[in-house]
Amino acid sequence: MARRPLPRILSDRGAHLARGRELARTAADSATDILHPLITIARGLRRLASAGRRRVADTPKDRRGALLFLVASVLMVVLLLPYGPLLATVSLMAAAAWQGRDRAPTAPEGPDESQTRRLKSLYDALVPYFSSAGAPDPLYAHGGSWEKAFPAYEFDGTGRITHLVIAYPAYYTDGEAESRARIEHLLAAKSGRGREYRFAWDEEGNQLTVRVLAPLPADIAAQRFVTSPGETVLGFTDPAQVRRTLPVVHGGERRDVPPVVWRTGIRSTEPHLLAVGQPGSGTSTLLRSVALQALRHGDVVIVDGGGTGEYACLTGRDGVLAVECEPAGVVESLRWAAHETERRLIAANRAHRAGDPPPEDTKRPLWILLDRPSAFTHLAAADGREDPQSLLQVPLRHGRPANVTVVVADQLDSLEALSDAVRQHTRARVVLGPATPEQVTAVLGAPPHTTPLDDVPAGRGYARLGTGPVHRLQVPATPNPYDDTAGAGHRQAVLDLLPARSAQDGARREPERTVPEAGPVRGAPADTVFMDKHSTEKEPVEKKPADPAATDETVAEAHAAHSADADKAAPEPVPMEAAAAESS
Ligand SMILES: Nc1ncnc2c1ncn2[C@@H]1O[C@H](COP(=O)(O)OP(=O)(O)OP(=O)(O)O)[C@@H](O)[C@H]1O
Repeated sequence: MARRPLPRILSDRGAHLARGRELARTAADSATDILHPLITIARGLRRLASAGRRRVADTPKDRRGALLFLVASVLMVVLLLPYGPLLATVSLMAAAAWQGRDRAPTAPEGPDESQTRRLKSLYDALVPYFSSAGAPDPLYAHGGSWEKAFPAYEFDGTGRITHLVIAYPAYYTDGEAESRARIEHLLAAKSGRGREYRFAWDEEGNQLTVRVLAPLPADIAAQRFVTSPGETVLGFTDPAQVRRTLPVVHGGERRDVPPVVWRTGIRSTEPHLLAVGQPGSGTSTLLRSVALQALRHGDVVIVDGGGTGEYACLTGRDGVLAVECEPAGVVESLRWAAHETERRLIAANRAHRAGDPPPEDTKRPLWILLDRPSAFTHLAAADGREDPQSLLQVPLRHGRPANVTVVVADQLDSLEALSDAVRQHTRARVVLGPATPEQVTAVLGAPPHTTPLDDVPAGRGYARLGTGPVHRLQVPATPNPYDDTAGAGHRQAVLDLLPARSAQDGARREPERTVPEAGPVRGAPADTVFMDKHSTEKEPVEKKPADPAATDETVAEAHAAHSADADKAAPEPVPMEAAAAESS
């Protein structure tokens, strides 16, 4: 069917608007030109009047009468003189025009001496990279001029470059990562260290734009962010990178800041997250921040491989199903999480087949947060026990339609200990703390477009959601409230966000051990441990090792409806071996 053209009024609307705006601007410019003398005289009259008022105010009260008499006499004489009023008016206008002239010193055209020196030195530094022996009219040549090479530039108050556009020859290999990195490294070094630069390569126009980035606010405390269910604020980024802003309280004031928001749940294309960093880079803090946000609408199971009590504040709180720090408990909780994922899938699938909406007990988000699971992998390998990570296969692979989200945080040098399932299904990625561009690229699958800082504050790094852009990231300050070294204000903010203590106050909350209402899960051991919050029928059971193959088989049928989606969301495994090799 031929497509009908849009009505002219709709299709031409943009052009009309643009033309209208252009006309209005031209009319305003012409009016300003015509009225310029009048504006100057009016400004001068105002200045003369205020000078007169000041003079009267400065005159002592007892002499004001004499001054008034003098002015009145002068006026009288002027009125009596032939052509006096006319001459007086002309003189007044001339005086006003003189007083009203624009006295602001005109900004000097072009850069000053020190700025010129900086631009020249940058140009000279770029010559070896951008010059070519055979070029007839080279843009870059020894002794050449920088004016054509740098079409736009800006400096800050201290004379350092804040914005620079660099034209480069078309033959430069700007499509190659190493070629870009060489130039970026050089520009960052020559333009002043200690600042972060953003580089935008315009391959079509052969122009590189360098911009100095303002530091990200590192002291925004944890708080109740204005987000919808299913949205988690990972941290804050640059305004140029995201369209949305989030109102936050920062330093006692309300501000709008651009956030990095991660969407989870049934429609998410990045349903699970992996955060990595050097020790002390802030990955546990990120996990705590995610946990506090997750607890607003869901339940969390926490696996703490750090063993430093980073999540002790969450123990026994409403919605916190378990905080596990010893291997047996970890295996038990993860096995439960795998079966809970299956139970939800089967229940939802039955409802789909019956034409009913998904049952209520499959909708509440379940979060599995693992801090340094590699620690348990090493322990299990040493003791010849099963790797707890193998139990993550089901939640990772089938968690999305079951509202189950997995977040894994680990150290850069333990990447090789992460299972294939973790690498393959965590499409939301975060790198925190000091990391080489190669490490960042290996984890995120794309290089950062900004230079790394020499001194990286805790909680600073990069985030990438799926195949989206790489964002600079600052995680909100969410310290362990029991850590005396953290700021009191930030600790209190975390305490304020903690859910109420649940009924079994203080004690480790033992999961309810029940078989699901839907009956034994096919393929799963009949006497498996379940922690089904929503089931009422309790039946103590024995622990049995999970059989990942069996569990995968179990969900195969229930998952048939979702598998196409899951496979669509399942990414190519991001090659992290390079990062692991780099750090080991
Ligand atoms: N976003 C942040 N803002 C302010 N301080 C932070 C932030 N993230 C972390 N910190 C501080 O940095 C220190 C280390 O943080 P954290 O324990 O989260 O790091 P980690 O990567 O988990 O390290 P480790 O693996 O050694 O435990 C803590 O004192 C913490 O309060």
